[in-house]
Amino acid sequence: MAAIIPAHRARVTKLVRSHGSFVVDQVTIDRLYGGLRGMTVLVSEISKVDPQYGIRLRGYTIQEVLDLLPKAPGTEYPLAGGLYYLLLMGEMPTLEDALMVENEWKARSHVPDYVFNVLKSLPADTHPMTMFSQAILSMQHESVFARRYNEDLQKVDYWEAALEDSLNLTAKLPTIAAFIYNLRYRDGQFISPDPNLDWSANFGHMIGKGKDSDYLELCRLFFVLHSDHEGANVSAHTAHLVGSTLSDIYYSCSAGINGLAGPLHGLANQKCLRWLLSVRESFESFPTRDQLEKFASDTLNAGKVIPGYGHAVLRTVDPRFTAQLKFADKYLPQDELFKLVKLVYEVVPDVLQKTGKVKNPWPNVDAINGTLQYHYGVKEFEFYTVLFGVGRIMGITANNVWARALGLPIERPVSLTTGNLEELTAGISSQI
Ligand SMILES: CC(=O)SCCNC(=O)CCNC(=O)[C@H](O)C(C)(C)COP(=O)(O)OP(=O)(O)OC[C@H]1O[C@@H](n2cnc3c(N)ncnc32)[C@H](O)[C@@H]1OP(=O)(O)O
Ligand SMILES: O=C([O-])CC(=O)C(=O)O
Repeated sequence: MAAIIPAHRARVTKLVRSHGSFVVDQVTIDRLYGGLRGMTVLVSEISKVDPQYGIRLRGYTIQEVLDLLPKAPGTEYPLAGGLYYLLLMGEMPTLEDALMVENEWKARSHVPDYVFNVLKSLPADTHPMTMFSQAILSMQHESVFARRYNEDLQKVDYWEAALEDSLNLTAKLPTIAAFIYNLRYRDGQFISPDPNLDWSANFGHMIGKGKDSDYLELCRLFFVLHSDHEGANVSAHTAHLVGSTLSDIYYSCSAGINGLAGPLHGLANQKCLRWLLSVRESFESFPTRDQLEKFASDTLNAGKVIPGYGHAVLRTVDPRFTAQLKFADKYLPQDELFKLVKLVYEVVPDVLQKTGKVKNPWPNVDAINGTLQYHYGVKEFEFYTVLFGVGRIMGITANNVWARALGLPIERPVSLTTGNLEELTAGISSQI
């Protein structure tokens, strides 16, 4: 990174000097009250969501990422270490590059005991996302960035300390996630990481599924797919905002995970599986199209959303959904819940379209996540968003390192009151 950062800084400086007053977007009253949705307000070097094609990680589509990233010998899905290299460096890694990151993670993977003690001290029915966020936050005093900032850290070197923190934190995520799973659902059994397994597969191994090679492949797919979704989704943006105050990676990631825990964001995968099971439980046998259509309409009429459908940016089927659909077509084509996912995919977009208000009636990644986990015996819905979070922290931390490398300032826009807006628009003829 030290070799590529200076040239990138020069690009940004030139862009800002030459075109600093170029208007990228306009703030309207609609958008102020509409959650700023659709407004371009942030920069991220790592990825971009195209409404029609979906996410591109460093310019690569999901299919290209899956095809081109290096794999461990004898496996089908990529090494997460390769993905992290791609996110940080912006270029497709070799197998050696990917293994370099994997080895770096192995060397840094030890989780201090006090983290486990913090988790054990929480009420037994604490939501796994709360546990995950607390575990990350509890490690804040390990921050290299925070310590060096209080010593002699210069702005030009912020990124190096942020990278140290990022590698330290990401290295520990599979162990922390597995510990939470085992504490909540497997009587606290502890399985040490297997030094011969890669980062993603080690999670599967540590929750007792090390012999299920198909599940280990799913882990590899899952974490890569969930890593990043441009800089403005709630989890990434929250982490960026917090990081912009020079709060370190631990504070930033814990905050981002709190945003991911909402049902309109990452928690939708938990909600989606609950919804699918309630469909299944409502009928004696597999539902017909008509029955499903009615069930979906009833959900909408009850004032609820259909989880796993719709998106703030995407206007097409989420390619992360498609990638998992392909996985399931290969590994679990006969699974009844998966067949239901497919039927929902055929039926629900029309139902949503008929409302006349849903901008994107297509499935997002959450429409299938839980079904795959459920198939392999990870049946505890509340845990699913932790898995999402493990992946997402790769993107959040890569963004943070680059934000520090580019010296991005504190994010602090300006807010107005409704009264201020009424004053601003007084005397202008109404659009109604
Ligand atoms: C990884 C992720 O975070 S992907 C998203 C995961 N979340 C979900 O799957 C939850 C279900 N989906 C939703 O709630 C929404 O589609 C969101 C939050 C993802 C996007 O929200 P928005 O940008 O507001 O979507 P949109 O502009 O299409 O919303 C217009 C209307 O359609 C409704 N709508 C959108 N999607 C759905 C849905 N799946 N089911 C029912 N209604 C929906 C909205 O609630 C809104 O209704 P309102 O005007 O009465 O408030
Ligand atoms: O982009 C978004 O707003 C939500 C999403 O799909 C993600 O963060 O993965």
